[in-house]
Amino acid sequence: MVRCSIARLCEKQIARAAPLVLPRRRFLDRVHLTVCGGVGGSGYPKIMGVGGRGGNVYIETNPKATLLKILRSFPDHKVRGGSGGNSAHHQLLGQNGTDTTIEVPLGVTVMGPRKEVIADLIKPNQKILIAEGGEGGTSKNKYRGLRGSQIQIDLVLKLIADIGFVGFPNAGKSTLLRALSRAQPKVANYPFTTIRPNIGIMEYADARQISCADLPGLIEGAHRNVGLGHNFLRHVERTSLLLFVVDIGGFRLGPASPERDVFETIMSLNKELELYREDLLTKPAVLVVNKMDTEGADQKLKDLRYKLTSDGAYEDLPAEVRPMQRIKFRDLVGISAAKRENTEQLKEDLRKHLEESFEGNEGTGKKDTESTRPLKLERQSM
Ligand SMILES: Nc1nc2c(ncn2[C@@H]2O[C@H](COP(=O)(O)OP(=O)(O)OP(=O)(O)O)[C@@H](O)[C@H]2O)c(=O)[nH]1
Repeated sequence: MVRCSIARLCEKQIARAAPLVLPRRRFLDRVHLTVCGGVGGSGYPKIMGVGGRGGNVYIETNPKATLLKILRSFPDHKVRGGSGGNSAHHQLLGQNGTDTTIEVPLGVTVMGPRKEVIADLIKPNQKILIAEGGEGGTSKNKYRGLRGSQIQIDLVLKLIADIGFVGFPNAGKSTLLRALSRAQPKVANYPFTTIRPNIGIMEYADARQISCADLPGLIEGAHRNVGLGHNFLRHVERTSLLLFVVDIGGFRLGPASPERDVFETIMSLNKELELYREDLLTKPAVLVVNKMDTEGADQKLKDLRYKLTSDGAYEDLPAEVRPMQRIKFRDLVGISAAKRENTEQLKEDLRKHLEESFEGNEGTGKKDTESTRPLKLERQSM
């Protein structure tokens, strides 16, 4: 009997101390929390003593924070401010409760219970009050300390990178990221190798660094949350330049899906972005046509250049891939990411386009510059 109860006690303790188990390899970019301000301390009527205020709860950015660390600190998804101290005959004023701060990484959007945006936290040490502690007990509230405010929130991480790769699975985005930076994403000849965003840093001789995010495979219907859906699309929002990466051979998701040539693939990507958030189409965008080392690629690229400027080709598109508004690409570059052909030039061009887009922002005061320059069709990229 005694051994049995000791064993049970041990089990309980082990269970209490068990580390947080999270699904491995999952990219954590959303955490739900219930946040409560601390309860106010009681007042002491005899001496008109005032209870301490309950602790507030704040959210503050810290570049070293991660959503995983938040889950480790608050495994039950509840965050509370400290309780205010009571007033007593030897203490006229109760002590205020301690404040609690949730440290979040840069790029977190705080969303309220109705999915409304409470704050976009993109700067270091940005701090907001999320739940106020309750008032301490006084004659106004019959010396009973009040509860703090309570709110349900979601912390949603949207990556901040200078350039976001947009493309269907297997287009060669991971291979390109490897070619442009020191990142080592997985590369394989089947769709959805990338299940989490990979970030690579392009380094230049003058020490300039530009970050690129290779985002998981978008597919037709992502705006309806098909495939990885919005999980991918929301990361596009905070990049300054979109890099469309397509396979010169086009795209086909599977035997049951229609085969899209490269022009249809680009228009389909265009449409996916438009259906998710139309204003994404005004971001500066560059088109990279990959796998130019494959047979017949030169002729296909020529056809593509023609189709991109032809109204007829646009009108002939199947309705399901025809966007309402076409993206105006700043540039079209043919490359072979695998053979690293034209990738060094692309790296230089991307820097130029990014800097131009920043200059445009300063001049106009716009949030994101419109991609107003037409596609340069005379350019010979390969
Ligand atoms: N011939 C040729 N093959 C390439 C080139 N670039 C990539 N590939 C191949 O295309 C396949 C897919 O490449 P990935 O880089 O994994 O493509 P991805 O777009 O990251 O794919 P997801 O992870 O599914 O989004 C791999 O077998 C690559 O070796 C290229 O320039 N030429």
